[in-house]
Amino acid sequence: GKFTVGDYLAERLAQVGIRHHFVVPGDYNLILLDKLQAHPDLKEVGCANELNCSLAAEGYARANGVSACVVTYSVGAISAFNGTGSAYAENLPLILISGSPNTNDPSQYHILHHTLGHPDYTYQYEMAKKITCCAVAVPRAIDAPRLIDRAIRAAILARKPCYIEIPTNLAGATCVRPGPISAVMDPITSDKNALEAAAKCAAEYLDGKLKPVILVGPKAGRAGAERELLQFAEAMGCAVALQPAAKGMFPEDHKQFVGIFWGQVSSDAADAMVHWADAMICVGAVFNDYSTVGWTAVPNIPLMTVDMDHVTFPGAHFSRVRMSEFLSHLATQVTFNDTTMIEYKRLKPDPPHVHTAEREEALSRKEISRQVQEMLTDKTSLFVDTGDSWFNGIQLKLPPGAKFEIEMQWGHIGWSIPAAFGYALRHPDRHTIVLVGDGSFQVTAQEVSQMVRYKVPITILLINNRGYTIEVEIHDGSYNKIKNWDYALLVQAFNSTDGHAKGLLANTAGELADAIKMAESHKEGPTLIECTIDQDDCSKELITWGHYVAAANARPPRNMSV
Ligand SMILES: Cc1ncc(Cn2nnc(CCOP(=O)(O)OP(=O)(O)O)c2C)c(N)n1
Ligand SMILES: [Mg+2]
Repeated sequence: GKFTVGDYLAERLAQVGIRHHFVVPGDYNLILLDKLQAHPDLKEVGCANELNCSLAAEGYARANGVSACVVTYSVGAISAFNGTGSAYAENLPLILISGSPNTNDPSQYHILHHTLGHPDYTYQYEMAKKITCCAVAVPRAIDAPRLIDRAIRAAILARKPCYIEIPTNLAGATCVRPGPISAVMDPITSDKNALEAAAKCAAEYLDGKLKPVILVGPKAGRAGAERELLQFAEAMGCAVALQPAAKGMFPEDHKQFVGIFWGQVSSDAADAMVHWADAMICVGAVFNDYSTVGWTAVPNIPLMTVDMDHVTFPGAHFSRVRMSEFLSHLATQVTFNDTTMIEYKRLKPDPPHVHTAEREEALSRKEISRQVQEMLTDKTSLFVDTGDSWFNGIQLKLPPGAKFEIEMQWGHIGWSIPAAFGYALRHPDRHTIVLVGDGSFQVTAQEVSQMVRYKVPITILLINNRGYTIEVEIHDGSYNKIKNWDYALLVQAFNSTDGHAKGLLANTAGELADAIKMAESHKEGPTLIECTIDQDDCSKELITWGHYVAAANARPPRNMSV
């Protein structure tokens, strides 16, 4: 049959490497969904709602590099804006696609369902511009190739989400076939002169320094520069510290790894090494209020900063220098320097004694962490949701090959359930494990039913401490209490007649150990283990961190009267 706008979009999504697209149907996108479904390389994945749909696409982009979320106009898209915001904040190319009203309606001033009730339908496109790096609304079939290519290319280059709006009567309209995909995907390589000038500047910055430290941030992974980072670090021979959101982007068993730098809640010797350094090379680092513990942990020496497409020094800036190309170029220029590793051996704290609870002991946060630590293998992908799960997860030691996913910039409670679902569809070869609090779980619990439907064997450790403990530590109030659910029983409800989820309850150390064993052998669907702990049983790191974040929130307004 004829080649249409929907076929054009389907072909482009497949050509950039998408194999699953996440959808919630609505009458503005049904023709488009038919076209996407017709593409042999695309598998349609239904989600329970558009918030979860967009968060599943966010998680898929972590595994696949790029993802697509397809929703209906306004009632769908506005919920999907939340996961799109996460993709923006987390530097992930999520392609948000929304159906929209028939092109004849605006000029007829029609009032349409799902809209705000007035005939100006441009509000969604205007809103989308604010949370994406490129937003396009296709006005005619003839414009589709140019606009679809522009949006997808922008997203891939910027590692940010884009927005594509397709009217319901254009998805099936005739369209030309796409040209070579290299026009959409090929990266913008470094400017040679800028790269060499930046390398020269790096040599000057490092000249005479005795105590360099590399600080890795989350954008190092998003820029796809992990291999080149390792090359550069090994050429430098110096200490490597990771920001919490970068955990998993440098091997923790590496002799140069000195821990997670997170101010007073750092791990290992990271805090001491960062304060001892006389030169710091930040690679993809993000200094926000959470990663700097309420601005109490900001490095106070002149920095060399390597970002996704530019490099800065005290007194110099170089545009169009790609992180991966710059790091691999530097690796050929620098000489080995092991002073920092000698210092690290001096500063390295003794490993803490880890108590193994008796089987009948009531479950504690520490015992959960100890047992989760034992679960981790080279095949593990560990998701940690907003809450004390962040702190428990950050303190775990990742074995070689293990992956770690956290959403520290956007910090949407419940993100981990749909995101782990999306991720696991792309990585059936990995063991996806989720650490999530009871409060977070309540936000997106429906997506466990999609894990049942698609038979995705994710292990969910739900830490039930009866409420919003991370919020309690920042600032307590009645609003931090929640209605308790029977989480293990809820998951049974998702099975109905054809599901295979397991819902287990662990009140003691022994019950948790048994539940983990069952989870590890359960492959036909998810296993949710409800771990009950005392509501005051939280990490000391959370209490310290919460105190400083609360203090930062409480800074008085500058005196505006003068
Ligand atoms: C969408 C969204 N809404 C509200 C918040 C604020 N918030 N941050 N953490 C929480 C509570 C998390 O509670 P849990 O998941 O039970 O975690 P724990 O700290 O382990 O108890 C809230 C309510 C948030 N981070 N994201
Ligand atoms: Mg909780």
